[in-house]
Amino acid sequence: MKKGLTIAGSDPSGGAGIQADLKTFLAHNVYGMSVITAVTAQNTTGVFAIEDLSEEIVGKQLDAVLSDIYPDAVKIGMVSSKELIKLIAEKLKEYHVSNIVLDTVMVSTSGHSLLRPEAKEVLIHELLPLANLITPNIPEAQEIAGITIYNKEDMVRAAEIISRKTNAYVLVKGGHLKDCSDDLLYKDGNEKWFFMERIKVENSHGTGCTLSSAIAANLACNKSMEEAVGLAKEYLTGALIDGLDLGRGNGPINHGWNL
Ligand SMILES: Nc1ncnc2c1ncn2[C@@H]1O[C@H](COP(=O)(O)OP(=O)(O)OP(=O)(O)O)[C@@H](O)[C@H]1O
Ligand SMILES: Cc1ncc(CO)c(N)n1
Repeated sequence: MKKGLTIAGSDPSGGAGIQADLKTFLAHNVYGMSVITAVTAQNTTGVFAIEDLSEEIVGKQLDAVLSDIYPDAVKIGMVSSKELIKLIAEKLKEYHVSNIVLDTVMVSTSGHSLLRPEAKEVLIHELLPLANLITPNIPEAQEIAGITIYNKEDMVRAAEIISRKTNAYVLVKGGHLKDCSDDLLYKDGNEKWFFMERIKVENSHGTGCTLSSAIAANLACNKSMEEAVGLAKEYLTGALIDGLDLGRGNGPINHGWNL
């Protein structure tokens, strides 16, 4: 069986973070493992508190997993402090981990900061270079590239700028542009667009987490990057269309729609 590891924060309401990633791995028949970086108190209406775990326990979690059950792919989500980012980068190098999908989580859908301002440069300099794929949404791509994105041409410009900072594929997600759910995969001057109909839904909490962990699961199963992204978009669209309706706010999608 293929194995996936998520290094991310916990969302007790189960729509995003570690919980979304583990459900997504299961839905892809990939054995799921998790290293928790932070515990959040959040639900469909917002984020109420965040507590980072210590470097010591995050390091020990990484050693425990990586020295025993070696993952075929790793997804990195919320890591809010520069100390934890540096530690994770060191461990990934120490254990020669490959197939790394970095979801550059910065701000929650409800507008809560999930990355400390002083940690942004460390994320860019320490983690970006280790990733095989990075998956910024529009606000994150703007932060990393240092430009404003108004349309799809700007998405291409941002991808070009970001790809100069890393050897990785860059997937700029268009979900934050008006009526857009097209994503751009970019590497070495090559553009590949993934077009998907915009689903009219009230509930889309955790789409970014779900997409990146689905891509990691597909990479673990030896899919090429293009195939992994295409299949993950189809899986995500199915989970949105399913129309799960939980909670009083922006509810979760159905990670298990295909089971
Ligand atoms: N209503 C929708 N219909 C179809 N696809 C969508 C919809 N909303 C988002 N997506 C897709 O979901 C993925 C994540 O998009 P988005 O840009 O919203 O990321 P994100 O901001 O990181 O997610 P999150 O809200 O979890 O933080 C992208 O592939 C995007 O195209
Ligand atoms: C733990 C966690 N990671 C990522 C996101 C972004 O969706 C979130 N809301 N919560």
